[in-house]
Amino acid sequence: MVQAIDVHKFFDELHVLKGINLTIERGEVAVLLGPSGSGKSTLIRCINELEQISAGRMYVDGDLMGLREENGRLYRLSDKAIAKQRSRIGMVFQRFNLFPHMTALENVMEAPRQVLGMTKAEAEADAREQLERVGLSDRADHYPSQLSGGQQQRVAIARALAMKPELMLFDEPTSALDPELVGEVLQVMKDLAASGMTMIVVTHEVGFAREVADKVVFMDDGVIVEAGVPADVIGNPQEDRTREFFAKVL
Ligand SMILES: Nc1ncnc2c1ncn2[C@@H]1O[C@H](COP(=O)(O)OP(=O)(O)OP(=O)(O)O)[C@@H](O)[C@H]1O
Repeated sequence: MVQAIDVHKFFDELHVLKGINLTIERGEVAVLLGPSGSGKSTLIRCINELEQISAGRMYVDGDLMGLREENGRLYRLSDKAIAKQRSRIGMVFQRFNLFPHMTALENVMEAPRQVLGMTKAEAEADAREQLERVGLSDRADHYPSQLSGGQQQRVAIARALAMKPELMLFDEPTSALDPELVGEVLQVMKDLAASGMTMIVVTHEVGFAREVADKVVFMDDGVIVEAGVPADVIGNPQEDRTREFFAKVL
């Protein structure tokens, strides 16, 4: 589903991703862990083209992201073609950014109506299904200000699912939540993982990684130090940097 080949990212002089090679299979759940500033968010933002990579190749479901290769040369795709590539990838951010003047239902309906061209009736029926999936059927008519942070994040997940993504990316989805609301969002993510969705999750929730991840990817200073099943990477790290990190957080 995702293949990064020698991906580099610079912000001006700052070399943030330093040759990332990563493969995520369809249906796999990958959790990216690592110290603050190691490049985890930047990597997932590069997967869905929120950031343009500086060198290397990023493929999603076999598509070269953002670029077209012709006669050995690379050309940037049009904004429209990039938007189409991005529409297959759902993204959930730390801050949910729901439209405050729209109900939960309307928030979930908006993109399918605008981008997928669904009729109002189709979009509404589907949005109700997505809200049910995240356990919020009874909050469909509530505005974001009437919902807890955990509920707002679950609406944001429903909103992403309404676009029928093949891949879901989560960038610290529980970091902005009060501790007592973290569990309900992680539960929705666990259910989604169990349904077979391909997911890449940046989080500091090591317990979630242990329980749900097929693959844990430990990053430090712009490189992948170690990747593998949780029992290896978290339970029996081979590299000093990985060992030191988990000794601190566990
Ligand atoms: N748009 C940007 N412009 C300039 N520098 C950036 C930009 N985005 C990220 N960076 C820098 O890139 C580095 C990696 O940041 P990134 O957010 O990817 O790390 P992270 O591992 O996700 O950290 P955290 O856990 O704190 O979110 C940091 O030094 C950050 O300041």
